[in-house]
Amino acid sequence: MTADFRHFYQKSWAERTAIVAAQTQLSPAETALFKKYYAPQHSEIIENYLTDYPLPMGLAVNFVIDGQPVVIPMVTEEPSVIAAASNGAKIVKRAGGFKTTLTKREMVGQIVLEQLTDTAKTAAVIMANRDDLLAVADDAHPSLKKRGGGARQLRTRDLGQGYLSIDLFVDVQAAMGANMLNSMLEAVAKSIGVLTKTNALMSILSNYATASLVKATCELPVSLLQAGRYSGKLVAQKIASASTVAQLDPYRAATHNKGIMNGIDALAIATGNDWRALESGSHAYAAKDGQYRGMSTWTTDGQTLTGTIELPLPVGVVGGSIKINELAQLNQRILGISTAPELAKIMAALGLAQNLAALRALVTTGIQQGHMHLQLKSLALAAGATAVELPTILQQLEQAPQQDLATTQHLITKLRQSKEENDD
Ligand SMILES: CC(C)(COP(=O)([O-])OP(=O)([O-])OC[C@H]1O[C@@H](n2cnc3c(N)ncnc32)[C@H](O)[C@@H]1OP(=O)([O-])[O-])[C@@H](O)C(=O)NCCC(=O)NCCSC(=O)C[C@@](C)(O)CC(=O)[O-]
Ligand SMILES: NC(=O)C1=CN([C@@H]2O[C@H](COP(=O)(O)OP(=O)(O)OC[C@H]3O[C@@H](n4cnc5c(N)ncnc54)[C@H](OP(=O)(O)O)[C@@H]3O)[C@@H](O)[C@H]2O)C=CC1
Repeated sequence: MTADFRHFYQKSWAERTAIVAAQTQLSPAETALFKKYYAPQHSEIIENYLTDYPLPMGLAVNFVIDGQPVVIPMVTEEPSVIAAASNGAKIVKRAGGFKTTLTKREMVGQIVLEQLTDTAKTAAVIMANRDDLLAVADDAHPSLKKRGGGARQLRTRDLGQGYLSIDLFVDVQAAMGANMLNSMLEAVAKSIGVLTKTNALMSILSNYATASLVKATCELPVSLLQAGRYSGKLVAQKIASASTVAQLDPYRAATHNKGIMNGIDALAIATGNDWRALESGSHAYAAKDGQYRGMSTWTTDGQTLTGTIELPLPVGVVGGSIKINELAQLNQRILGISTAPELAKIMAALGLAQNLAALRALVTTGIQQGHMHLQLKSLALAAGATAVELPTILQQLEQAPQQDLATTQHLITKLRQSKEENDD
């Protein structure tokens, strides 16, 4: 590629797509994809916009959360995720549903000072001016205070080696609050600079949102877990063992948690939330005691299986791109929510449902039976099956000794040959 991409961002959409097509030698059919998914208003949301990248949106059903029936829109490219969420929720619904709690919803941000010779003295100066600094924070985004939110708390943490973190806690109301908080932090950093005669190394929110914790729990009679030849009691014991392994072993914890984030990310995307922020915060919280562990726990006394999940979920129902995304708005209506705590609670319950379904499958039939059954559709489409061919190919794939791309392509070729022979 030889193109000069300087000032690429200043080109029109037509110029930009033409440059990319020429430089990467795209065919007319490939180039047409830019137009096919083009949404002009999106060129104002990100930089160097080319086109939209569609992802499927579906609905998880069967949820009862704090006594209320809920359906959950999810955006995901992975087969079996929505089926699993609905499956987990259906089991929990029979036991009365999920219960959730959220005690506080504040965002935390940090101002980091460096090269301090007397960290304790600097911290003392800052804390002596705490109220003034909180007022500076509020003045940097006054609309937040008018809405009932605003700066709540300031603390200092000595990070060692001459570094000091000044943590600002802010009630960000209905937003995720990253941009609002960052403006407040930069204003407070200037005042701290004057007070302490230091220059802040940086001022930025922390995604380790420990003041936005949400908890979801469920309690199931073990009889609800019976699966094929496995008694409910045995399944409950095995799920509890799987939970223990995820507490002991980071290799397993990462996969356990990936299953939980299958649901949380899908709902975050469907509601216009920042899923990278939720990912980083949730994984950091999973390592809060120094070892990376499963985000949920399951225990049994032989009669009941109890599941618990606690996560930092600093979501918003306004802010970012939410108000300009029609589908994010629609999905709030489908969820029946209007506040950030409501969304965070549903998200936590979804993560726990997702986890229950995955663990129950893993410790009984294995994941492939249910998951691969649904994954086969993607495999057949990737191998080139048409909508008309799909049902036959799926039926043949179910019986095939190997369920891979080569086998699928072979089946499609055979199907087409036999159709040609019949047509002749
Ligand atoms: C796949 C199922 C649900 C089949 O499970 P099944 O036993 O065949 O389901 P069922 O026929 O008993 O149906 C129960 C409910 O599940 C839902 N359901 C059932 N089938 C469908 C479907 N086709 N489409 C939509 N919803 C479906 C549906 O709500 C249904 O209720 P109904 O509507 O009949 O009253 C089950 O095997 C399962 O839950 N497996 C777990 C799959 C999973 O976790 N997938 C995520 C991808 S794998 C991964 O990324 C994470 C992982 C697994 O590695 C995490 C970890 O290791 O912990
Ligand atoms: N590390 C990270 O996670 C970072 C994330 N980001 C990004 O920041 C964005 C989120 O920042 P955020 O500050 O939430 O979004 P915005 O910058 O969009 O600010 C929130 C907006 O919502 C408006 N608003 C309307 N009603 C309310 C209400 N009831 N409560 C609160 N605000 C209300 C505010 O209005 P008004 O102006 O009147 O107050 C403000 O304009 C995301 O896009 C995220 O990806 C950015 C930097 C870092």
